[in-house]
Amino acid sequence: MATRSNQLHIAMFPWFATGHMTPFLHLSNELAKRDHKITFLLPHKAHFQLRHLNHHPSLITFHTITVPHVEGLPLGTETASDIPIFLNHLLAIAMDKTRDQVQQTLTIIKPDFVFYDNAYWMPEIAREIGIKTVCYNVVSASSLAIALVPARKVNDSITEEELRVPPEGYPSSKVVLSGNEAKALSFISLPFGEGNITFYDRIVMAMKGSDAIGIRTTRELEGNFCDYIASQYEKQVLLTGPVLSLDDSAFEEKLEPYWADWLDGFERASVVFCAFGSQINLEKAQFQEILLGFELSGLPFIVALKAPIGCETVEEALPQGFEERVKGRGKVSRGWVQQPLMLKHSSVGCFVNHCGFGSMWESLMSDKQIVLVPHLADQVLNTKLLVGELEVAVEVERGETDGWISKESLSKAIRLVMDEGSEVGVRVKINHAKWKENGGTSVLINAYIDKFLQNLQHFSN
Ligand SMILES: O=c1ccn([C@@H]2O[C@H](COP(=O)(O)OP(=O)(O)O[C@H]3OC[C@@H](O)[C@H](O)[C@H]3O)[C@@H](O)[C@H]2O)c(=O)[nH]1
Repeated sequence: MATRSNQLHIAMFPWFATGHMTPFLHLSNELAKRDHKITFLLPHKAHFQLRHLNHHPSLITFHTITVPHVEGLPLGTETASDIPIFLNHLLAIAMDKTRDQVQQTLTIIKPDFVFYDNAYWMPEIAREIGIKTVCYNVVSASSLAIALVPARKVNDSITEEELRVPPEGYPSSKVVLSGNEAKALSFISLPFGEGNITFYDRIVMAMKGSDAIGIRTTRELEGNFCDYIASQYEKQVLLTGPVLSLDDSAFEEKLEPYWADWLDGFERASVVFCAFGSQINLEKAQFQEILLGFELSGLPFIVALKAPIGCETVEEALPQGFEERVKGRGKVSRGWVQQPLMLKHSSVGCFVNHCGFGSMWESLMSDKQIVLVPHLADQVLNTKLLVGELEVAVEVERGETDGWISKESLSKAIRLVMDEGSEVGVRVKINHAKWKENGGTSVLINAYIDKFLQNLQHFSN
């Protein structure tokens, strides 16, 4: 616990995306739980979306930032959830335009530290004011190590073949991108922010300029990748562990009765839950194929996906007669659900997800069977970690021509982990339980935060 004399004041300024702001807030909760003070800088809309996750409002203050309009973005855009993923580079321009606001705020509040990820200009501001910086990464160490280190040479004509080759010294031969997968990395050479800075240059500058690099991971999961990053940047890499705020006894959130009552009607570990995070925009045909896969599996299910491209609502995207056919055993959510609480319900037996880093950790820390459908490059690498290295999950097979999953392949993957007596199902279950015993205990995870804080205290002196 911090005393008045060693209480730290930390400002947080994450990328304007749910998958980044949420883990920054989870970390804020953990630090506030230990009596440290946080000022959390975020867009107006995000303030309303996240305030229920602020477990320590007396120590965590939200400070809203006005996100300016940038041509090409829909009016009122403030976070990545408001736009399709291909417009994110314009949102980065909007973030860069908030620099003066951020500088003014930091000058007034003068915290001990500022944590950031995408705002590569932060170290410059912080140095002027006399604040220490931590570039805090909420994606896996493996995805940073393969794509965003000085040893990776990037230019605007980088080819898929070049992207497929990991940078010199990269420490794994299993967690790599093969075949078509490397295409997913091509975004690193594209403009992402004001002045046409590339995504690669942005993140490398953000890391190089920091006083320390923080990563939301553990040594047990990614020690070799963390060491590689530390040697690439010649900097200390501080790990926070997964920081999930799942067992904050000070704050007991309950699963909405609508879902809790429905789930209560099923046998233990029989229901399949599916969610793909905050960023993925599926095509209507892809969305429908997923639903048909659940129907084909014959198992009870809850699917919580965003309405696909071109549809205002989930309703209008449903396959004809779908809800009638699955009545009594399948539900399609009309919006965001409480994923962490869904994963705590005893009737849920399997989690089908996109392997975003947040969902990856939440599935690892749960006792559910894991089925993966990755989309973005980091999700492909996270999937390799879980399927190839840890062998705790299965990935849904994709068609060679369209690169997308079919209802048959989804249903097959689900049955593979859910059918009683399935060899694969038993194997991943045992491996998952073993991994949790060694790498996922609450003692270990709390120890990560304590150690992280010790390191920060050391830096602040
Ligand atoms: O309905 C939902 C869906 C999701 N969630 C929560 O939203 C969070 C989603 O975070 P993820 O990291 O899994 O996925 P996102 O797609 O939102 O993240 C983004 O940033 C992190 C990267 O690893 C991902 O690749 C990127 O997509 C999870 O904590 C999950 O519990 C809900 O609470 N309800």
